[in-house]
Amino acid sequence: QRRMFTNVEMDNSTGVAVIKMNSPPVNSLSLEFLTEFAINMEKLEMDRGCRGVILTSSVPRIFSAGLDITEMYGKTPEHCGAFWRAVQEMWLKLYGSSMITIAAINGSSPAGGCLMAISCDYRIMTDYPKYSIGLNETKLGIVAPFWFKDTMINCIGNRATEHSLQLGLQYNPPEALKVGLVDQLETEDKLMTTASSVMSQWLAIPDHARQITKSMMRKPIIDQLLRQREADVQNFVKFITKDSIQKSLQMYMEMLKQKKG
Ligand SMILES: CCCCC/C=C\CCCC/C=C/C(=O)SCCNC(=O)CCNC(=O)[C@H](O)C(C)(C)COP(=O)(O)OP(=O)(O)OC[C@H]1O[C@@H](n2cnc3c(N)ncnc32)[C@H](O)[C@@H]1OP(=O)(O)O
Repeated sequence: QRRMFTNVEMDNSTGVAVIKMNSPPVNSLSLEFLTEFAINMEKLEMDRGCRGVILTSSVPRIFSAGLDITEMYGKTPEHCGAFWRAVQEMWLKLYGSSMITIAAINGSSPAGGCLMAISCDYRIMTDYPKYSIGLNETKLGIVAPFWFKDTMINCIGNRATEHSLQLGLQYNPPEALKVGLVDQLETEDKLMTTASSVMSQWLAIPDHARQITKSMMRKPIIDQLLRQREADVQNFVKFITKDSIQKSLQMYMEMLKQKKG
């Protein structure tokens, strides 16, 4: 039987779906997870009754740990290529969605987890000091590709992105609010109610006007990736299969395990 990585609950009375990521222990974004996520987004996009999506997690303390490192370590170039296409597809579906997308960030959200959050239209994060969010790729010895970087620039601006990406910064909730990476902080118990209430404000705007505006803001980056999608895959495969990068990933995974022990 196929494993489910996300639960989708559609409320037909409001036209809002809640996608809960549910892949313990850390909602890491595996090839299968990403494929299922993109299919779910496609289905909701096709559903004329669905106008908004709230993205959150069922896993305690974690929104998403980002891309599943085991999908990039010790794998064949073919596997790495298929994995990267799935990462692209997740981003294209989320960043390019015509629906209103709100991230209810109820836990830590490094790297690819942060990308998911900043691909939404609005972010509300639980105000808990141990949670963090950011694109920390350089800390793993890898590089956030241009469309991660441009999504971040559209969210927090050029200078803050440059600072953040070079240092691989992870922000706690008040810092994330200050830099503009999240729009609002909330207590754990009120997070979903607040997300629904923000959604109501966005739902009050006529869809066609909001959708055209959103597309105007995001289309240039999306088109840039679409124009060079296969080159981006080959670039990733070439980079990630380098011995030096594989070594960095191995050391990072060992560090994660040691931290645990
Ligand atoms: C020149 C142009 C280049 C073009 C393109 C080239 C490059 C590619 C760019 C790729 C972009 C990459 C994006 C990413 O998303 S990479 C992933 C980054 N993620 C992280 O750094 C997060 C790592 N994890 C953590 O920091 C923590 O696990 C935590 C999420 C804060 C949760 O902490 P805690 O609750 O204490 O849990 P544990 O650390 O004990 O973890 C539990 C088990 O889960 C495993 N784990 C954690 N994260 C990942 C992951 N991302 N992938 C796979 N597995 C993960 C961890 O090892 C533990 O496993 P164990 O139980 O077997 O020990």
